[in-house]
Amino acid sequence: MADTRLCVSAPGKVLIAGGYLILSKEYSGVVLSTEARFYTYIESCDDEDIKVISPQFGSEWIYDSNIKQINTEQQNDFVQLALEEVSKYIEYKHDSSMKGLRIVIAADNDFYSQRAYLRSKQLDATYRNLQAVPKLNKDLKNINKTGLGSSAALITSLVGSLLLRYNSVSKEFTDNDKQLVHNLAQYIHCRAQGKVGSGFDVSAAVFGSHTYSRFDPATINDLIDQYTSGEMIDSIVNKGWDSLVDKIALPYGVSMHLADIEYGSHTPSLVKKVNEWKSKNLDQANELYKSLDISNKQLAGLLVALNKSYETNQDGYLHALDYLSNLIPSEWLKDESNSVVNQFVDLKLTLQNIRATFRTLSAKADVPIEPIQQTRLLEACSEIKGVIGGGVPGAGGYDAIYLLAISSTQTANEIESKWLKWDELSVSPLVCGEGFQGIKNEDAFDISRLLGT
Ligand SMILES: Nc1ncnc2c1ncn2[C@@H]1O[C@H](COP(=O)(O)OP(=O)(O)O)[C@@H](O)[C@H]1O
Ligand SMILES: C[C@@](O)(CCOP(=O)(O)OP(=O)(O)O)CC(=O)O
Repeated sequence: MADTRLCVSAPGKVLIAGGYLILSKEYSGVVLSTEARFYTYIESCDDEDIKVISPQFGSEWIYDSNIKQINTEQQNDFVQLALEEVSKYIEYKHDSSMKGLRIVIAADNDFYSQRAYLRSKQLDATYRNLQAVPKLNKDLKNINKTGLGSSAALITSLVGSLLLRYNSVSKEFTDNDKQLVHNLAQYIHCRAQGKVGSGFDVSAAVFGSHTYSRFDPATINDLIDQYTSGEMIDSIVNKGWDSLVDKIALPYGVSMHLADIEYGSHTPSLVKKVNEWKSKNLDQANELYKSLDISNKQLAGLLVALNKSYETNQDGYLHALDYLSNLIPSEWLKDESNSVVNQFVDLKLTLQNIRATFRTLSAKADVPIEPIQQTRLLEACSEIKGVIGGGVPGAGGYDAIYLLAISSTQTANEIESKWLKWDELSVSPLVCGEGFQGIKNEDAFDISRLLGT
């Protein structure tokens, strides 16, 4: 095998619609991938060990060629499991043993809160200061996650890079290659988490932004807590995974803004409480889920329709952007003479409907999905010209909000200033927006320079 270095990256996720619903196959959700990405860089090393280095965790995990850890002071179950399962697969499939590798894993800064780092430099968490933080910042003061799905992006980039290294996939990452990475990464991620979730995070890390409906949990349910041989792993990845992925992208001239809120929520507890309520109030819950599903599907349909309008009616589209960017959402009115304005108005109304139904679910299940503090923040953001709407991503709670807005420096500045001045919760922006692309091959030389390897 040629001794080439390589680097594969995979993006983070923001589930803008479909939280809770996508746990069932009958519903779908809209997940946007982020510009923020995880990178796995691989080069050969002189001995047979596999050294995995995480500059951001300040850790090095060393494994022998049987993937037994040599330096056992600190473990990383996610990394170890990925190495174990991929190595069995490679051995079975390609008759090669995985060894003699130096692997560096690094994440774009937005995956971890940079507030403590900036504070230590007596700087506020402004957009400009955040942008000036060195890329792949190693000098983190603590690893507070921002909710972009670090473990899914990590496992996807690690699995993708190992499969590329052993020629199981090509560096173009064709559709078939992506499906293989997806199946293997999804299985490993579920195994590492000890549960079979909806899998939208791994799916976004592989395929980029899309509407998602989940795979049948029975595909892997019985296998995630028993020993699996290379042959079994091969049969898992070749099973008919039935998740549905329809590529989607934010329309031209629309940006996603993400806020990191210094106040956590624990997704599994929220999910547990919602599911408990649902099981005791099945009819009511189904009715609510169905009405939420209609709005979620409308959102997906409007994103597709707006993309189409930009292609077919560019003048009308640009005029609509220009007109709406100077008005706050409550001033947006339908315009018989411009159908694109109407599509944007529908987008605003749909985002409002999704939030309203989430608030009803919050109240009925007594779970803080869109807590009152988030409602107040989101309402205040709707006073900004050019903002279309937003909500609480994923399972909701206190830890994040997203906004969709017409792309303009003025709107971005006003959003930032509103967030930084917000007293009730400590809110700061993330730097990344939507990054349409899923897994991809990177220029290994550029990344190795950034990593100082
Ligand atoms: N930069 C990194 N290097 C190595 N491992 C990482 C890195 N970032 C995240 N991880 C792994 O992912 C785990 C976090 O997973 P999890 O708690 O499921 O978070 P998330 O919700 O972000 O996916 C960490 O405990 C660690 O094992
Ligand atoms: C409730 C959910 O449907 C969505 C949760 O989305 P989040 O983005 O909130 O997830 P975490 O990254 O785990 O915090 C559960 C699921 O689909 O697995």
